[in-house]
Amino acid sequence: MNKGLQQLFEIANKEKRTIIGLMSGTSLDGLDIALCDFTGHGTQTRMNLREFTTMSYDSTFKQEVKAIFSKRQVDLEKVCVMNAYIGRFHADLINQCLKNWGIAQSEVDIIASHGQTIYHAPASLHGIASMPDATLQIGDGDHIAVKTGIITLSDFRQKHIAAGGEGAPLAVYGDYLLFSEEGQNRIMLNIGGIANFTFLPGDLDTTRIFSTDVGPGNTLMDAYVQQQFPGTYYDADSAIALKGRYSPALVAALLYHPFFEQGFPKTTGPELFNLAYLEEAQRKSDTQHLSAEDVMASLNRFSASGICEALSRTLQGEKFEIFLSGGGMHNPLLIQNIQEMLPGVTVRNTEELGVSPDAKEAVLFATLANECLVGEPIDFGPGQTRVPSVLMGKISLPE
Ligand SMILES: Nc1ncnc2c1ncn2[C@@H]1O[C@H](COP(=O)(O)OP(=O)(O)OP(=O)(O)O)[C@@H](O)[C@H]1O
Ligand SMILES: CC(=O)N[C@H]1[C@@H]2OC[C@@H](O2)[C@@H](O)[C@@H]1O[C@H](C)C(=O)O
Repeated sequence: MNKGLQQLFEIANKEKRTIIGLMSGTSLDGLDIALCDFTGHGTQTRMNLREFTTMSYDSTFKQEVKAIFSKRQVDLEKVCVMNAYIGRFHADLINQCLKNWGIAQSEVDIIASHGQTIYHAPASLHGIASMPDATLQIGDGDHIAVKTGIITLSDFRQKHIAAGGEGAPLAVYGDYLLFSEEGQNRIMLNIGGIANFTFLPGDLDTTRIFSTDVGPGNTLMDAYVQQQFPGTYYDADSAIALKGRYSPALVAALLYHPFFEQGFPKTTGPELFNLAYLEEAQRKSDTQHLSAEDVMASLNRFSASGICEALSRTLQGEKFEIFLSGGGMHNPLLIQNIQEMLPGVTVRNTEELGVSPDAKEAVLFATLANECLVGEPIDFGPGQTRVPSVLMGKISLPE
């Protein structure tokens, strides 16, 4: 038997598995690395987050990725080169991180790598009736496996599409296994570049569970800050937005798009929500004269409105609690806007559930890998065609 397969078989049979989960999101801020121990699987999953860090990307790397990121036309040679390069670069970051933690490669059973999304094209975006939903993550797992010597699972999203989903959000699988609680309606709200949430009903009825993107979290705010204040990557602590006032006309124009009318679940990305989208909304609402601070305040209010309208539509008067994660939870004005639009709703973060909110997405991919190795497909019920019953992840062996 292939030695790598034999090793994989042994890992799947272990009582406890040590898995590194990796996430590099749409914000391009860095590689999130979560070292997790797992026992069990499915609803019996027990996860202990041992270590977590974000290995920040330098500006050169960000520029390299931006050259091929969420653009309809790019240099195909660059995409080809970056697929290998990102895999090797991520492997270097993992090796560095393990050294920092004082953990040997041999102590890690599996790496679960999301890769870098460079284009996300659900049918609602590309609009070609004869073509499927599509998404592309690069940073090939073979490079990670060979350079770290650790078996790597990667490219989780294709299987989701193959089985009827849109390739995202995959959060639903991890949120259900790690955070469901009988008797409490929970909203797991992740505010990354794109904001998404999972609804976990307190009656544990799996046919009601779903995850959906709701629109921009930070992506438009980040893009605008980067354009207006070169060298600044995001509106730290809402410092810029707090100096301005939001324009109701601009916020209304930003919210006026068929994406917001679409039913759940749905997905999106910076392919739609970018500076051209903002310019169009400013033109339509005749708000080109606004100061940068007022535009930032408007973008902040827009993100909060998209989130709150989607939540109100889902819950329709049911009582629920929000558990936040993702970088947007560190944006005070955004959270203030959300609380203002959802009076009386308790907003907490996933730290209270034992998972650092910055680590949650990296932990998700580790959880998906654990399921791929030892789990069984979760059946969310016959109506849940967009939450397919599948195990995800492709295997790369180091040798
Ligand atoms: N102190 C802060 N003040 C305001 N915003 C912040 C702060 N800290 C982080 N952020 C925001 O969080 C972003 C990073 O969030 P996160 O790492 O969750 O995104 P991501 O994982 O790349 O996105 P996605 O989940 O869409 O893939 C930053 O780009 C910034 O906009
Ligand atoms: C295609 C893609 O990379 N989508 C990401 C992105 O970042 C947030 C949101 O858009 C979400 O749909 C997804 O990631 C998370 C981890 C998910 O699949 O649940």
